[in-house]
Amino acid sequence: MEDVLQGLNVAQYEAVTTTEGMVRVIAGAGSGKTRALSRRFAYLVNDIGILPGNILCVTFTNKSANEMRQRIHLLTGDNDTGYINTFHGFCVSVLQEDSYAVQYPKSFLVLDHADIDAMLKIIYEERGLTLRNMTFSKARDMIEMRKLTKEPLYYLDLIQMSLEELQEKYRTAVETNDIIFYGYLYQQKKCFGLDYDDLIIFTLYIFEQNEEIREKWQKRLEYIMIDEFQDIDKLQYRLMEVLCGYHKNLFIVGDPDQTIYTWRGADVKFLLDFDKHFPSVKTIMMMENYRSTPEILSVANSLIAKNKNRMQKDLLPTLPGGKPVFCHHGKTAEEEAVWMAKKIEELHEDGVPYRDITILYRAHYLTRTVEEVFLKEKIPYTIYSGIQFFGRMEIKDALSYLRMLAYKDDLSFARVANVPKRNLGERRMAFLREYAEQNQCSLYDALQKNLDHEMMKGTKAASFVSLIENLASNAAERPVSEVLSEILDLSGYEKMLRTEGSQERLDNLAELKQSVYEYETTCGEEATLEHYLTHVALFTNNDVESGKDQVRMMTVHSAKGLEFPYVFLCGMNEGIFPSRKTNTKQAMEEERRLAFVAVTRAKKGLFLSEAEGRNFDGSMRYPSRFLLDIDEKYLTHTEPLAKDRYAEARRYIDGKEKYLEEQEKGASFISGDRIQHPIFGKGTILEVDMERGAYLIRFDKMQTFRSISIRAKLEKIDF
Ligand SMILES: Nc1ncnc2c1ncn2[C@@H]1O[C@H](COP(=O)(O)OP(=O)(O)OP(=O)(O)O)[C@@H](O)[C@H]1O
Repeated sequence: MEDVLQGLNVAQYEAVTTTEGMVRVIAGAGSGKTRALSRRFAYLVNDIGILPGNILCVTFTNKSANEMRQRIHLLTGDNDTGYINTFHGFCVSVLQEDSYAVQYPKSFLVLDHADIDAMLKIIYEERGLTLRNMTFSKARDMIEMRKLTKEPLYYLDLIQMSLEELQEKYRTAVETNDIIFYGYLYQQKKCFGLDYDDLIIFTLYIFEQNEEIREKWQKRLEYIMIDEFQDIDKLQYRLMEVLCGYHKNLFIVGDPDQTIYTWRGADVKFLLDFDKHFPSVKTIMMMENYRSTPEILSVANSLIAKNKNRMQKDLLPTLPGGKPVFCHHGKTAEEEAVWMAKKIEELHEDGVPYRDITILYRAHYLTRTVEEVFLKEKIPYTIYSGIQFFGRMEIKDALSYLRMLAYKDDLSFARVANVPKRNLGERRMAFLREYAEQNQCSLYDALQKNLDHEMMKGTKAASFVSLIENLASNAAERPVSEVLSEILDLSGYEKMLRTEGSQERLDNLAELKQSVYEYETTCGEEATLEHYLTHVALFTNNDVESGKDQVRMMTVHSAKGLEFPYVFLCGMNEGIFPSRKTNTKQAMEEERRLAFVAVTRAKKGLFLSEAEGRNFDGSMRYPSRFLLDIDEKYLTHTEPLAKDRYAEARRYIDGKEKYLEEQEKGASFISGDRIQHPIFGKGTILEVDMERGAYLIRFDKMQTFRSISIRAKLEKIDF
């Protein structure tokens, strides 16, 4: 086993070996946070003798959790890698062990977007709503907002109300929002489904209500480490406080310059003010960058320095000098893409594999032009996201088949019973729904009980039931990958895709099988079918890696935490990056941090580009202020600068900044903040509507909400 302390710099060494008490690491991009974290884990296990099962290591994504597990497995040689997970994933583990405390079965379902949409579909049909009333995505947002701010005690409905009571609440709801909200809670309770927010809220509730369970977890987690702490939100912070309450060994690491999830409730203050809440904390700074060339770092430092609201710190280079950072101006978006294609071909001819090259952008729609050019130039590429891998039809179908084996739940049944066709169309489904409703049973039970019914004549219902029963009988003891292959084969699902000639879908299924296999070999904990299913709902697109030699394309958000030898950051125009939706100064600083995250992903080469043209709203496209932020001496322009265009851009940007300045006056709160109003008293900010210059506030003493101007005298309060 290698020496875990070897090859660490002074700050990293300190971070790894200071194991007791509260430790905060403020680290720069590429300064080896991940390295420090994994070595610290290994140090605790190898050198101190802590059992991995007593360590919790929280990462931001599943992908980083997987990578961390692999690293730790290599470093400790131990198959048990403890709790290495996202907050959500960790909560799944808690609930799998202790959900009985809220009368939920171990086999609760973790709901993802597609599941929620399937539930919404049922509600819309039952109550005659259409997408004109509200789109699914708006409905999902509304539900989330309502759970987090307007109705934070909603979980008591789920936990304490009977199914009938909830159904009644749904039946008697009149307003669209109420119908959707209570309909959703009812659907959730019906299948014991929990969405991402519920996972944390339920866990917190159990910890608050049940001292025994709380103490068990507190005592079990002797050491807690949290990565990407700059993006932690209020609920996660509360969970952290509870978890470290007994041993008080907490190690947090983050980079305030990489906070990019404020819009989802992240608050960098938790990192910056950590010493105020925990005065005994020891702070370690890690600023030496091991990832990028000094040229790239100069660009990054120069860019982020323009943020006013930040802790002053510069990334220090450790690598030798490399190539200059190029900046290209295209007459059109197409010309910009042609330039990228040309540069990529040059790199490729110099021996750089395509997979070492990544194209980053602010928004997905930018790929269209790039794709058209790449197709023409025959440059192989793959897009991360777009439709999320785990949201694709064939992947959802395959997972629903697996879920049928474990839970036989209605959502999965509705998805796969007639795919491939078994003659179980709408009419027969309606019959089953009615039977299930009357007899208070699941759709699958309804089918099983009615196999001989007149209605089921001429269908393949019986063979479907025997397939599920046969495979379900021993699925729990077999490797998930094996069960998956078998069910895709025996159900005729793969055959259906082959007949349709859907090669891409078949490839995706192959990818899924591979990812299940990888999960089995790295998960450390027991990789049972139920385990896999409860965790898979948390997976995202980035969790599936393609081994092919292709240029990768992804949004900057999904590049968080990753590094690539060559990065092309395209669409660097006002209205794109920063996005045209950026309406506050804080949001603008967040956009700049996002640009900083983008440029600090690059190891050897960085290529920036922008193009003339018009935005969706018809406005002129100017070069991004972020390009203008970077000191000229650090950029090599591929052609002489069009001075006039830059001057015009400067004028435009100055005007916009001034506008933000005006807007800013008074808008000092974010949604979720508690405030005191001189007349209405205490309340909670629900929304900040910058266009109207108003907050939507729920006052504690009022039945309905009020829109209050951002200029009104409000004071922030704690409770
Ligand atoms: N002491 C060191 N000596 C040599 N290389 C190192 C050292 N520490 C880290 N590195 C290398 O530097 C690169 C960046 O490290 P890592 O990914 O851990 O950074 P990070 O701080 O997590 O980055 P970010 O926050 O930007 O995602 C990696 O390639 C890593 O192997």
